[in-house]
Amino acid sequence: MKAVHFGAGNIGRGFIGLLLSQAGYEVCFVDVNEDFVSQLQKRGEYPVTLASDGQETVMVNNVTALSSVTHAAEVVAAIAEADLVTTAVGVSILKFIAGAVADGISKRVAVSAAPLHIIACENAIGGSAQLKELVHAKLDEDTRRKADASVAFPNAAVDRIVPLQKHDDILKVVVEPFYEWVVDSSQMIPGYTPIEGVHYVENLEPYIERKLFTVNTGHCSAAYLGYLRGYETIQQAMADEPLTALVREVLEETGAVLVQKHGFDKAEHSKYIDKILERFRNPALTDEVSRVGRSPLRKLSPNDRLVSPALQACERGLSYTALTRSMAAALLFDVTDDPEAVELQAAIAELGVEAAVTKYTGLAADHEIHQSVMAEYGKLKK
Ligand SMILES: NC(=O)C1=CN([C@@H]2O[C@H](COP(=O)(O)OP(=O)(O)OC[C@H]3O[C@@H](n4cnc5c(N)ncnc54)[C@H](O)[C@@H]3O)[C@@H](O)[C@H]2O)C=CC1
Ligand SMILES: O=P(O)(O)OC[C@H]1O[C@](O)(CO)[C@@H](O)[C@@H]1O
Repeated sequence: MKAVHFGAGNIGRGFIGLLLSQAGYEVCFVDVNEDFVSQLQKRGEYPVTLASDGQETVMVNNVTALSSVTHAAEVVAAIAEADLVTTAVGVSILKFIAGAVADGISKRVAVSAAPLHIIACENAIGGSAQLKELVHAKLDEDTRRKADASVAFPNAAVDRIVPLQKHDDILKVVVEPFYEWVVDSSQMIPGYTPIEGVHYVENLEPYIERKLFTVNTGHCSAAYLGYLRGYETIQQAMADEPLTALVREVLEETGAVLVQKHGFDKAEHSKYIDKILERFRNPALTDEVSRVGRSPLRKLSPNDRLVSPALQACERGLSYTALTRSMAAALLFDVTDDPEAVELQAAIAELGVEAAVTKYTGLAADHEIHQSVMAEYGKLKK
C-alpha cells in the first residue's frame, strides 16, 4: 500500500509517518525542506524516540521523499498511484498543496476508479473538508464528478505533543508516548483498509471539539500566560502553580460546554483534563512557549480553540471569563519571529486593540465576549 504524506515535519515524521509505516504503508513524504527530502531519500528510514523513562527508539522504515518544489511532476504521479494521501503542513498551508493534490486526482481518475482517501491531520475543525474545497475548486466538472465517486476527504483529529527538534540527526524526532488519531468513518468510501492505531468514529464532532478545546485550548493558554510571566518553556510555566490553576480554570469552562453539548461524563472529563495537564508537564520534553503559542491569529480566529468555546459557553449561559483572559494574553504575545504575532502587534498599533479584536475574532465591539476580552486585556496590561 502506498501513502503520500505532505509535511515531513514534527507531526509528519513523529506521528503520521510512523503509524503509516508500522501499518505496512510505503510512505512518500512531500516537503519544501530540501534537507528533509534528501536525507529521507538517501536513508529510507529515520528514528523516533519516545519521551518517557525508557526513551525507547523505533526506526521508521520503508519511507522516501519528494520535494514539492523540484519534483512537482513526481508528486502528481505519486498521488495518482497512492492508496492514501495525508497532510500535516499547517492548516494555512493547505492552499499551497491543493494544486498538486488536484493534479494528482485528475491524472488518477482519468484512468482509474480505485478509491483514494485524503486525510488532513491538522489542528482544525474540518481540515479535510477545507482541503477538499480548495482541491475541488481546481478541478474541471468532469473530473470533479469522477472524484466525487472515488476520492474521499474524511475529517480527522490528531493529538500527540511533538516539540521543536534539536538533534545532530535532522530526521530524528522525540515525541510524547501518548497519541490519538480519530478519523470520521462516515465520510469514507468502500475499499479503504483501516490503519492500525487509528480510531474510526461515525461522528467526529465530539472528538475534535474535546481535543481542540481541551488539549489545544489548554496548551495555548499555558503558552500565552507563560509568555507574559517570562517563561521560555511550557514545562517552566506548568511548574508555576498559580498559572496552572488559571489553565485549569480555562479547561473547566470548555469542559462545561463539552459535557453539556456532547454528554461526556463529568467525572471522566475531569480525569481527561488531569491527564492533559500532566502531558503538558512531561519532564522528558522541552516545549517552547513560542512554538505552542505560534500563529496567534489562527488561534484567535472564530472557529478555533478560544473564540469558538467562548461563543458556545456564552450561548449556553456558561462562564467564559478564563477563556477571554487567554484571548487577552494572546493579544500580548509579542514574539518577533512569529509572522502572525508581528501582524497582530502591528494591527493593534495601527487600529487600536478594540478594532484588532473584532478584525481577528469576528466579535463585534458590543458583543459581551469582546467586552470581556477588553476587560481582561486591561488587567493583564497592568
Ligand atoms: N507538533 C505538534 O505537537 C502537533 C501539530 N499538529 C498539527 O500538525 C500540523 C503540522 O505541525 P508540525 O508538524 O508541528 O509543524 P512542522 O513545522 O514541524 O511541520 C510542517 C512541515 O510542513 C512542511 N511544509 C510547509 N509548506 C509545505 C508545502 N507547501 N508542501 C509540503 N510541505 C510543506 C514544512 O517544511 C514542515 O516540514 C499543524 O497543522 C499542527 O497544528 C497537530 C497535533 C500536534
Ligand atoms: O499548530 P498548533 O495548533 O499550535 O499545533 C500544535 C499543538 O498541537 C498539540 O500537539 C496538541 O496535539 C500541541 O503540542 C500543540 O499545542
